[in-house]
Amino acid sequence: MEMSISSTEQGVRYRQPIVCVLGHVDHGKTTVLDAIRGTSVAQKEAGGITQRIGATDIDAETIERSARALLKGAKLKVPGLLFIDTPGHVAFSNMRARGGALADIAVLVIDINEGLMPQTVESINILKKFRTPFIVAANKIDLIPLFTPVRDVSFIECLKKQRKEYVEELDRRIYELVSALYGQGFQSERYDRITDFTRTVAIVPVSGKLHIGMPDLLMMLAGLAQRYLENDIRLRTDETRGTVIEVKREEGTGVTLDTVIYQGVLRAGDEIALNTRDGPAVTRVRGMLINTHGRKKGLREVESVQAAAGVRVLISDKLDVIPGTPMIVVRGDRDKIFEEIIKESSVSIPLSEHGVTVKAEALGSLEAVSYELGQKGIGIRSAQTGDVTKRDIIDVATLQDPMEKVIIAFNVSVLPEAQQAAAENDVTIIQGNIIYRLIEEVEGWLAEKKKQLEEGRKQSMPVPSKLVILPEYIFRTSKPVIVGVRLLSGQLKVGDTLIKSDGRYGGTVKSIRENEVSKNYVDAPAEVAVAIDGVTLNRQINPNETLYVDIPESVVRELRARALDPETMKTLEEIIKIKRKENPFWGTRA
Ligand SMILES: Nc1nc2c(ncn2[C@@H]2O[C@H](COP(=O)(O)OP(=O)(O)OP(=O)(O)O)[C@@H](O)[C@H]2O)c(=O)[nH]1
Repeated sequence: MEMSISSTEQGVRYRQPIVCVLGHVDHGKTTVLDAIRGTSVAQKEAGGITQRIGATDIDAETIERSARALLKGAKLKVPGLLFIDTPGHVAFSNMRARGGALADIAVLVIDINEGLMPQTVESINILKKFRTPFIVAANKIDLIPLFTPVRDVSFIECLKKQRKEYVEELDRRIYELVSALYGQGFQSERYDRITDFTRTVAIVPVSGKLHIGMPDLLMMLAGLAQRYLENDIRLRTDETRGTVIEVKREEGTGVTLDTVIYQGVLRAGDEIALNTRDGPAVTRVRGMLINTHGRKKGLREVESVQAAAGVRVLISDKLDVIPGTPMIVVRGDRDKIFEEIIKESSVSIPLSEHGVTVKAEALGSLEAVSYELGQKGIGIRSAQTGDVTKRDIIDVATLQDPMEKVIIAFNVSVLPEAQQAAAENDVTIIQGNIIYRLIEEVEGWLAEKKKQLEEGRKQSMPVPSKLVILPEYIFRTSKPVIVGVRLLSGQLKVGDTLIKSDGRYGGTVKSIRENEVSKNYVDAPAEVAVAIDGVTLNRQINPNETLYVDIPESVVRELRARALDPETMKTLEEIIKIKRKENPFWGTRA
């Protein structure tokens, strides 16, 4: 049986702290994670590293061996470190435990040559929200000019081999990082210069590529965890709890769950409670597999695992388990456990009456995307997990506001019938799996839509205009009147209502022709033929008469705010004067 041996000190036993690696794309999350494993693999003699499913276990002995010079003989209290295999802040926020994050501590990888980037900031926001302590791996220090090549060494060893100019440049970049992190609300410092670790975020300069600084990183993680996270990582056997990271449905085998057990012992045959798409449910552990490296490489069946561990659990029922759900071994009151599961599976996303619609693959990422939208001042009317369905589209299509006819789909598929419904109903789907790019796209879409709507409104809004009927161009005197007019100011549009200089009705513009071409509108100055409905020439209106385009009171303010040309502005004032003969307050209201 594969089990971690826990260290003991004054009777208190600890489990491995669970570590997650976060950072901006290409800053080296995977490389650093591999380097941590590689360092351990290279240094292990027998079984020091076990890659379990979903997580990699590095035992205390291995850490002590690799960081011997740094630890100066000190022994670790924690039995090792358990690294979650999926790096990134989205995975981090999708893996929950007890209402917080599954990871006890995090490594934030930052390319020292690039500094803070959008996903670095997103990661920091998420770490802040979960109050997860973290250290910074300032990666790619081998790319700093004048680097003297070394590899497989601690940062302290590496430093000894470097020239003064390199060390100065490294320090300069570290301080740039310190100042950028300060802007995010954190005090930080190169780890070997810190005196108070409770207030200062440790920066460990590393090169994932050349395996530099891994002993320092491991030592810092273990040291911080055992010193400041004592309560969280205390080994408890009264309860068994885990988090489901991935759900697989396989023909033949049934449903398997890749999980991380963070408390207690899980045994084959245990009754477990989980959250499913149909609500909380109970099933049994039919079998368990762990993934081992080294001599006995491969998947291996086990009878029990002890926290913290990654394990594949085969369950005895065909349940539609939600990824990210807590998993609790049922001992005692089942209802209480169900209640807890519901509570843990709920998310806090502030919704507003109006806004965009969000879909994401899991609760954590839904929350993360919603948070970032909120930061940009974008309201959310609905936020749910799952693929984009036809129902979602129909739901959005019925909304009045065109700015709300959009679905933001993070890490989910759009079902074919939904795609079709979206095209038919003019609903936009913005899809992606990188939060900040998705948000940028949403912002772009909203801005473009707003512009379009404004343009549309401007187009349909009447413009104060003045025209005169040309007596030499009378083509018809009624039904409709067809006359030549000279447009003196503004813009004449089909549909405009005309008024006379005494404010009385002067007809409605039915069509406009300029040089035999039909127009929807013309700008002044122009001479055009117009068909006017609703009046008869020589009765309500007359040759040589001056007419105005009528404007509703509600647009006066906006018209004034717009940069209208002086001639049109003058016409607006004339119209206001005409209106005030009837109503002295016309156009004074907002
Ligand atoms: N020179 C140098 N290159 C590095 C180092 N660490 C990572 N890289 C390179 O940087 C690139 C990105 O590294 P990854 O580990 O894939 O980065 P990541 O953050 O996991 O990227 P995603 O998984 O795509 O988000 C790769 O080409 C690496 O070889 C380093 O310490 N030094």
